Amino acid sequence: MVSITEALERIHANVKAAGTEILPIESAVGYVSAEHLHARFDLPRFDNSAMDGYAVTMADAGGIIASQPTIFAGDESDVKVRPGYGVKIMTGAVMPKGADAVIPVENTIETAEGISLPDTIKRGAHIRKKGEDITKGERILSAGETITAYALTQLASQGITHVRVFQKPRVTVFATGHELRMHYEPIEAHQIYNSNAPMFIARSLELGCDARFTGATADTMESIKAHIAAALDADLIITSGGVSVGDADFTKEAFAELGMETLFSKVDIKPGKPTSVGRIGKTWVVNLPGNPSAAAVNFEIFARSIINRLHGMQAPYIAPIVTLCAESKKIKPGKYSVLMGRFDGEGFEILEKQGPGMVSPLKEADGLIIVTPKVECLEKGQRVRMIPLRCNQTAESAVELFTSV
Ligand SMILES: Nc1nc2c(c(=O)[nH]1)N[C@H]1C(S)=C(S)[C@@H](COP(=O)(O)OP(=O)(O)OC[C@H]3O[C@@H](n4cnc5c(N)ncnc54)[C@H](O)[C@@H]3O)O[C@H]1N2
Ligand code: MOO
Repeated sequence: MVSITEALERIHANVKAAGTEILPIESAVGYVSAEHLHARFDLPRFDNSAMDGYAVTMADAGGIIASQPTIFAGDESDVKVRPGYGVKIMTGAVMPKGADAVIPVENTIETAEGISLPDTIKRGAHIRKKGEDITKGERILSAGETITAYALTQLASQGITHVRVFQKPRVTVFATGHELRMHYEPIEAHQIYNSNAPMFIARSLELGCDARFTGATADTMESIKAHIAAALDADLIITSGGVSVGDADFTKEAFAELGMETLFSKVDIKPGKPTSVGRIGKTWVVNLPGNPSAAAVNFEIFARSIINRLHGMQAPYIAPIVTLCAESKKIKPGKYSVLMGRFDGEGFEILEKQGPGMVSPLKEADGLIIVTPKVECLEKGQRVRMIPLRCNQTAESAVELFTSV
């Protein structure tokens, strides 16, 4: 049996990204870049106006200028500004030669003699300088960085059309268990629905993987081995069930017979002790317990770390959010125990109802905490480290949005 820390260290030391491919940037959101990309030119590409107004010289502070024809954004203009002669300019237009500043139109007065300017003109006012946003040659995307909508914005701003990315991890899921039926099948009184396989598929998709489901195996070696053999083109096989010591628990044995090299086969964690990770050739394998909550929390800790590595992420380690315990809570000590809870942006409230075999707590949980064996009680207000399960924090009613003094 290994500690959680040791299990994660082994994962991070061994799992590497799969191959790469080239994608148009619009299709690359959610992928991880496999290359560094650099700015091809300065952004802004030229000094330009930040306001609709007049491009003027400082010599005309407090004076009246004649205005030359307007320069619009996108215009190629060779108009020059000199004392006594400003240029009407629109936001984004190329700054004319000779101009020291832009005076916003609302700070000027149109008179019969010309445009009256304010008494003070600050050099550079309302001019966006060439290269102040992005400098030519600067790295704008790093290998290992996840491509978000805003990373894509930078690539597009540089006219970059394609990017080399790591291929999406291909995940194959199957469940083992004689008692299981799929949710679209009729069910007998002694049977249960297979909720783990849809859960792993959906969560793998949420984490940017391609996910395939090959069904539920019978509790026989032959059936499990046939499913494994059919899944060996995947980067990761995720199974649930059949990993304990029961008379029908053949999962680990079947993987071993097909040559699985084990990275670890039991973890000091509650729930989820029987979780094991290994590989057959290039295919990683995570065998999770059948109990739904046990399977989910171990997926979040171990399978997710493997997926992060397969993605080629430069930041693949789970990073908890430090928050405060919302209510005091007694804890059964003696184990590294995972507790699910709600997070409202300010505190973590441990779910009253949770157990390894349950399905219902999973939907309620925003995150997990792992308490060490000596913890007997968590006090209200105590700092906890929460592993987030979803980050798109929203609330049922309006919440204070402002940061004030
Ligand atoms: N004598 C012992 N018994 C058990 C031990 C132990 O150490 N000694 N460990 C317990 C723990 S802890 C866990 S966790 C489970 C692990 O069991 P398995 O991984 O072998 O899972 P199964 O026995 O196949 O199923 C457990 C439970 O989960 C339900 N299940 C299974 N698959 C699914 C699925 N796809 N969707 C929904 N629910 C599923 C299954 O019906 C069982 O109720 O072993 C304990 N026993
Ligand atoms: O440790 Mo089991 O994984 O209690 O559910």
